[in-house]
Amino acid sequence: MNVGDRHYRTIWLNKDGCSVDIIDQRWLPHEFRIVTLRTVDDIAVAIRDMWVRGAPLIGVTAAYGMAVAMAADPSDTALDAAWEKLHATRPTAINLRWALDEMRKLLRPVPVGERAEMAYRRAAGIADEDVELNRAIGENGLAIIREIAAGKKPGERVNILTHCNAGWLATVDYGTATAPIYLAMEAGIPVHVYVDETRPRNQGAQLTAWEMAGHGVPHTLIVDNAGGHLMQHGDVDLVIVGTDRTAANGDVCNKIGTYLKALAAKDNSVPFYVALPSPTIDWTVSDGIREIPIEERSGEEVSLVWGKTASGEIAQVRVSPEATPAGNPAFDVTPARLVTGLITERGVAEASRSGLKALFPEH
Ligand SMILES: CSC[C@H]1O[C@H](OP(=O)(O)O)[C@H](O)[C@@H]1O
Repeated sequence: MNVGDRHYRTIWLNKDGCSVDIIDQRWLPHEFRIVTLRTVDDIAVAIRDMWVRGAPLIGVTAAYGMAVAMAADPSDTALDAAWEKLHATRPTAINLRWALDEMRKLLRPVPVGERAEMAYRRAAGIADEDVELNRAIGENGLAIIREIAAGKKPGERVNILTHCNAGWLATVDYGTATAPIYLAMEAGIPVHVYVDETRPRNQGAQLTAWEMAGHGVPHTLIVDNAGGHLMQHGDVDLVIVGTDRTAANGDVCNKIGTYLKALAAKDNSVPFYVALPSPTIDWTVSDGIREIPIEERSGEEVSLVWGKTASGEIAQVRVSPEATPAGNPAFDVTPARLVTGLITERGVAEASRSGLKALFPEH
């Protein structure tokens, strides 16, 4: 998407042809920093410590990690070591495992002298595919927004609530949950977005709000606990969120707090949609709540909050007593029964095995 008058993706091959440049999202919205990742270790740290985050972007970054590893050492040993190192970074987003398996399956039978070039080409292909998938998700989600807009008075805004960041910063471009929003803006449909701040890492407050502001999307930042109240008072027409892994039965794993939004939406008859590209579907999982691994991150992310001080310094402040332990499950699973529909690149699926199979019969 555009940042000022320049178009950016979230990740791209450095002009040296080997390294990978990324937007280091830890510093947004205060600073727009681009960093170069030169080794597979650099890339593993960037994923683990959330310099880049978001399921599709994690997958693409890992794919480039395999390419960088092959450029350094194209041996089988290095191929497997890179797979293990990158796989160990974050357990929940299925896109990471999908991309790593895709790369290793491609590279294993290739002569070692050809592996690096093949790997970079495939990583770039996965990145390009992500952009196309998200654009298609946007078109399919736009139809939902149009239908809601048709039931409103001329000029009355469609109020959409989203949780965390499933925007272009979570992907290579466009985003998943935000793709329909951006296309609605392009189509001249009046929209307004309630942006959940999304504790503890504040991906909503720091990333989604930055995205919305950068693209002129009317939006309001809210605390995570306000969404139910707004839905009770008819202030939300639609909830659209992303997902890190969706089970074959339609259960949806997403940032912690998504489940609570889905409960409130159900209780208030607010449509609750999940936007996802098909690589985010885990066809091997039939019960999301029991089978999807939930990443437990450091409690320090709860106790210490990043922000910009009055003197302009970006720093962390402690919001709880030093001695207080903090739990930090990073995701939860929304049962399919609470999901109105899954917005994919092929259309909107009912959140069920049969619904997904209808759109993806090859699985
Ligand atoms: C389009 S996937 C976005 C998804 O990823 C986020 O998690 P994290 O920021 O920890 O990588 C969140 O669950 C978003 O919905």
